[in-house]
Amino acid sequence: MIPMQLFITQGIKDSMTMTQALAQVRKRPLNKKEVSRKEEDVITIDTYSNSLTVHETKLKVDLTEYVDRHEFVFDSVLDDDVSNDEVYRETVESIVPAIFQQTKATCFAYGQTGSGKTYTMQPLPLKASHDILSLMHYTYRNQGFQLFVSFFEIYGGKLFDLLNQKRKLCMREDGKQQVCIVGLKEYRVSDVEMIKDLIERGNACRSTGTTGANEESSRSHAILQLVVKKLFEDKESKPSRVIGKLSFIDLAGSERGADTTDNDKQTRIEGAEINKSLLALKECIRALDNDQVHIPFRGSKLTEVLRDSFIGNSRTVMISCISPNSGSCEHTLNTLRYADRVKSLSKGGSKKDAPQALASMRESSPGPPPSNLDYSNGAASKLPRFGSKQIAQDDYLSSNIDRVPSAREVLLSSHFNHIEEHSRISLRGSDNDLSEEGPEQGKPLGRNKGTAPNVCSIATLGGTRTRKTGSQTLWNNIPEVNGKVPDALDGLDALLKVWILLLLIYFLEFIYYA
Ligand SMILES: Nc1ncnc2c1ncn2[C@@H]1O[C@H](COP(=O)(O)OP(=O)(O)OP(=O)(O)O)[C@@H](O)[C@H]1O
Repeated sequence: MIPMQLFITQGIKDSMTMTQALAQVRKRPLNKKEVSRKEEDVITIDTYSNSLTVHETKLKVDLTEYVDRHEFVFDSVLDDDVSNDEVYRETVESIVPAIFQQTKATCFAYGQTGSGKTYTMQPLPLKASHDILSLMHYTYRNQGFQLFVSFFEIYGGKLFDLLNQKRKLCMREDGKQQVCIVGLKEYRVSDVEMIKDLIERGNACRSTGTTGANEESSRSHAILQLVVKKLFEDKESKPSRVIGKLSFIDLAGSERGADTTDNDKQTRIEGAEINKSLLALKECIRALDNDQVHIPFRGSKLTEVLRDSFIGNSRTVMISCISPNSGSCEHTLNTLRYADRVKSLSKGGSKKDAPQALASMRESSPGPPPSNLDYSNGAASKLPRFGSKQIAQDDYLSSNIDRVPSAREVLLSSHFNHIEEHSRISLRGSDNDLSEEGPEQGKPLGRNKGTAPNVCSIATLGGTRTRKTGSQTLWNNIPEVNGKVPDALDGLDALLKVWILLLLIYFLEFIYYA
């Protein structure tokens, strides 16, 4: 057994050096239905290199079959024989100690309906709370830390408390633009059994339904939060303060319109609402990836709740769940491209200048830095955050949330939009679901990150490379922008220099002849 102290030190060390956002992928085994339909497993995994390959069967114009291979590399890739214990070790275990260091950590599962999100997510909070309680008991003994549990769902754009008879909740922002869920019941817990009971109670209340792809499909986004608070000695005058938070989000499954034809009206309405919120989440990820000044967190209840996970002192683990069968190939590719986008958020350096990077920061956790992290030697900058764009500044940001963009920003975005629109007209495909294919909204072209149709993506630790393309030439023809608007003032500047030079020559001639 690893001594607890060693585990903690290792955990904190890891949290200082690890990437800010982890993108992990889990493949589930073929299920009975797929086996009976004789569907093939089209995903191969190389766990040593954390890479996976999707073997997509396609038809040529002469109707002969060929296999298109799509390769991806992620922070970790979990094969179909990996147990839930291993999933915990690979994903959440290392971020648990960070929540005692004023960090907001989030683990969310994303993927097609029936791909194993609930199967993956359900055991994680219990294992994490076991570790949190151990830390409180051994390392942070007598320091006034307490653990609280809350569990709610977002269904049809509304919030419901799963631990309080599904009472409707409302969400508000406080003066510091922190999201507060009014009326959410929090339970103080001191042992794992209590937490287990609460989780079971909450799961039993979740909105589920039957879809074409999953008999017991989650029709809501379920959010379970473990909050560590610190009690002040003088309890009378001050309430307990939130130290850190670990949220587990089991997202409802993404589905295409084509998958929902055999569903009833209610299921289709639910599906539309789910897709809307997942699209809003995607828009936020895109905006963060593009260093955009405005991050559209208000696009849905889900993104409003998730705001904490994308800003300030936060850690995020995204577990992408994928189905291995050939029929889910298109879905699987969409999920992997989505995951790749999340991964690139934490890996790439800021592409814009400092003020722009500062402007894209939103907020940071309140309160002084934790005592055992040395911020003076740059530790703060090494602290993992979601998105490399965040440069620990506290107060600057609160005023920047959802603000009106400046004239220059409008100019910048209209310039990008123009190019984007141009490319969209050129490349527009027929599919209007949540597909990642084609040029992406808000994404300046020429940055070699988007995947045009027929482009095979290779996600690498340094970013995404694209190879083999039919339509990629279109992208290459569009002038590279790289976040810089051709500035009219640059031209004026040059003209002025010429005039000064002419004046100087004229002046020298005048002196010479005089
Ligand atoms: N890794 C796995 N090993 C074995 N069985 C799995 C695995 N992942 C998923 N399953 C099984 O697949 C089925 C669907 O899984 P699950 O309900 O977790 O999917 P989901 O992604 O949450 O779907 P939805 O979005 O519709 O709620 C379940 O019966 C589950 O037991």
